[in-house]
Amino acid sequence: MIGPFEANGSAHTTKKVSVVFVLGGPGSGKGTQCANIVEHFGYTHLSAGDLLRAEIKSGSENGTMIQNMIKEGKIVPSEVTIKLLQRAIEENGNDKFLIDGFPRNEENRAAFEAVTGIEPEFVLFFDCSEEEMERRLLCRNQGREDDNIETIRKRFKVYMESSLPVIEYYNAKGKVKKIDAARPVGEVFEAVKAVFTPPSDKVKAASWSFKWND
Ligand SMILES: Nc1ncnc2c1ncn2[C@@H]1O[C@H](COP(=O)(O)OP(=O)(O)O)[C@@H](O)[C@H]1O
Ligand SMILES: Nc1ccn([C@@H]2O[C@H](COP(=O)(O)OP(=O)(O)O)[C@@H](O)[C@H]2O)c(=O)n1
Repeated sequence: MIGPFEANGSAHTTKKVSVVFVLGGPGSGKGTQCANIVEHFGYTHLSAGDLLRAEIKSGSENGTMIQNMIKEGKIVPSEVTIKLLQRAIEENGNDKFLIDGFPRNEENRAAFEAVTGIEPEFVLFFDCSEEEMERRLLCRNQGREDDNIETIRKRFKVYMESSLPVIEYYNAKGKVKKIDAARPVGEVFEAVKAVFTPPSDKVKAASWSFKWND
């Protein structure tokens, strides 16, 4: 559903946007698959974590607070993250967004809905075991301060306690598309593609392959 969208807390804009939330544990492959979705389906990828890390680098007054929260695997107050997401949506000409790593707790979810009026079209949920996610994070090699075993364990705890309930909330509304994310990247993307391909195109693809084999 597309809702009215408040740009900066004072003025409403009429920008109509379609949003997909991309959720899953740390290291489940959200960023990797978002890059594929952007390439194939024309969405703009907004990673809440990337926006927060850019805010630290920009020398913003919130930088030190954000950096400390990320180091501890804690969730930054919604007000800060939502402002960054709003600005990114406003500044972008596209009307289709993948919002990756957000909402990460009930506060994120409720505040985003209240401030923007945006309801996600659906929630793409990457389901992966902790063991596999830990392996991936320890090999990620992006020089992230939070990809060390101590912070990883804290992030897993926050994910279980605060983020899973948000996924359950959307699941109860029939909005969750769950993907088995423990498989190799290409196989995961095949499952993702099926979610984004409109049913009419799936019929076309099936009849083409039928003719081809005829
Ligand atoms: N399906 C997969 N199988 C193996 N490794 C993966 C897979 N998907 C992503 N990775 C790797 O795991 C790490 C974490 O992936 P990433 O997309 O950054 O996860 P997230 O955004 O959910 O934290 C990266 O190094 C990435 O290259
Ligand atoms: N909505 C969000 C998203 C990320 N974050 C912070 O950013 C960190 C990294 O998030 P991320 O989405 O980039 O990475 P992963 O933990 O998914 O690998 C989180 O552990 C939080 O500290 C947040 O506070 N609020």
